[in-house]
Amino acid sequence: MKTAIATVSISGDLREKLAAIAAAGFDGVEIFEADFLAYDRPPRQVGAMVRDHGLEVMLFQPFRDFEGLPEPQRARAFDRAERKFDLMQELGTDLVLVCSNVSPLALGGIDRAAEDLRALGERAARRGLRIGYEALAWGRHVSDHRDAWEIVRRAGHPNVGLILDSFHTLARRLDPQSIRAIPGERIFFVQLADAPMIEMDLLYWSRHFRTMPGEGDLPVTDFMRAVAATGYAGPLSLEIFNDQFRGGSPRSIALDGHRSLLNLMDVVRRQEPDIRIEVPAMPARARALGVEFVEFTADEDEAETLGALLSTLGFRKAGRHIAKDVTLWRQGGINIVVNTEREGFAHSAYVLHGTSVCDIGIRVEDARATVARATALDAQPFGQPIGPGELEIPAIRGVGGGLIHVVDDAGDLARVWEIEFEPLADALADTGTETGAAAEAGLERIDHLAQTMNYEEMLTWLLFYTAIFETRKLPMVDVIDPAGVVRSQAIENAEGTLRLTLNGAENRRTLAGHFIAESFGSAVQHVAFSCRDIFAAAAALATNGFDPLPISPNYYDDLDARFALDGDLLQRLRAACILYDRDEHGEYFQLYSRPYGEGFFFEIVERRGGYRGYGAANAPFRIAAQKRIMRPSGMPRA
Ligand SMILES: O=C(O)c1ccc(O)c(O)c1
Ligand SMILES: [Mg+2]
Repeated sequence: MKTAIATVSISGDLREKLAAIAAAGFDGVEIFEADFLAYDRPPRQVGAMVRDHGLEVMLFQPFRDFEGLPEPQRARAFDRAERKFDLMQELGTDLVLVCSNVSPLALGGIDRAAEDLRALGERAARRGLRIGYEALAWGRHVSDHRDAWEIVRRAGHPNVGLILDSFHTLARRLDPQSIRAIPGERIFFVQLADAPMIEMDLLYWSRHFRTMPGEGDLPVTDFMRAVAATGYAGPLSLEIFNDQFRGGSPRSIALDGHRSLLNLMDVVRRQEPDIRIEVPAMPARARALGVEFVEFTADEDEAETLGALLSTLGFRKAGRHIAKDVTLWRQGGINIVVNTEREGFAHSAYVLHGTSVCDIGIRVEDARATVARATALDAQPFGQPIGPGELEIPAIRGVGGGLIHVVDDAGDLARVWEIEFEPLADALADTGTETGAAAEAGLERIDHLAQTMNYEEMLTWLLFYTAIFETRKLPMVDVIDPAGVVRSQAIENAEGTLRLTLNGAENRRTLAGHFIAESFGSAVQHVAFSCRDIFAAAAALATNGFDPLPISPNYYDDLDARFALDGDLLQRLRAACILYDRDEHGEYFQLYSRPYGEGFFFEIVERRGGYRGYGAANAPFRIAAQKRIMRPSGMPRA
């Protein structure tokens, strides 16, 4: 199946758009008329430029307000069409998109529209051109693909076919199953777009908020399954009107688009095994079993400071790498790696971002299959020279340039810690408090990783994770920072063994914005550990000298008002600086470290009774508390 994208979906001038589209691996483009008009080369040269990029002009669009007009507008519309036919021939494309009439002059009447399209088809046929008719969701008389199909059917001309656009169908909540009754060869072109579920005017929604399939909330998969069932074998094309994308990076938006199409086709192929769909083969989305490790890069001094913090959290130094300056810290099922090498990837990350998380390890069912899927979806595989005795652990680059390693239970990968690390002699002694070393705090595993990025990049990250790993996204929530809003989107798998929160910062005065600005785009801003008894953990941490993030007393007074907690519980929360939340499933407890460096921090959580969220209601108070602490060290005032 060929892939295409409308030029309107990408920012830049026509040349920049085409370069980005070609680099992302598309087969063709829809030339959006406004992009052509704004460009200063004649149509023949534009056509040549497209082909020089290895692309095909698959469609020219839109041709507006054509069908159902009274005279003299009707005759003028046909004249207009002939001019566009000239243009199409110069560009080198045979298909034009005619979208349903929105003019108040349009008369309506299905046979009148069919007759106009038949006549246009006749003129197009004389030049070897074809007409594709699309129902705009806000069309004057035709706003439903079923009516558009009936018009095309009645037009009864081989050069007149239907164009389907997932947005117009799904935004109006039309049942995509109705597409299954249309003969595939009568569908000339298929446009795909998703959108977030927002109640608003259809036209405004369509022109400003479309997203790549999978980035929004519309059932694009159901739409595409129905299209596939018709036997349609033409191009799949993205037509994404989005304000943010118009101002975004052409390369990265084009890449997202290509990834979203490949992923969509793969999903459809799996859900419709009896329909032949031409899709590049790739393994299924990876099942994540947990976060296997988090790796920090640091210099020796900062490794010391970080180690001290980890000690107060109850971690013990459990191993040293056989060949590298890399230390393993452990508690429960949590592995924290601290890398102070002077070369290699971790060191480059240190030079760029300072002390930060440079690598995360995810345990999956099949590590090699995970990397194969990721690379089939245009992700970059990563490798660096392997030393004697070291394992080759499959890895890819994350969106921000950080690494994601994947391990599984097969072969040596299952024993990576034993193979690559020597246990530390004093590790056992370390566990006894009487030696002065840290007390275990009962931290069990990584509950979630929070990654921070510019708001404009959030959808890229979202698509990356959801396309590679078997995960779903939760509704986006707004987190109020005293200096602005941070949008937070959680992604998780059904088992809760992989939970990520993506936080999109709109300005650098928010805690999240400050963090990415000062760490030059480093991504993981906090690591949350789970435990079974947060009060026991807090007590152990206190004996270790852990300094929790102090929370305003006003917060606790309000908690009492909101939840009517029993007095003893409230007192214990207040004494230990633990935040509290509740949903219909259960309760959530959160304890925070003080911010470290430019705003990195650790969190300890306890989920009771299946609480599903991430404590978003508490985030503003946590952020305010962190900012009070950071201010003296240069955090700008809100
Ligand atoms: O917003 C529009 O006018 C418009 C034009 C052409 C399309 O294919 C479409 O889906 C929308
Ligand atoms: Mg369209």
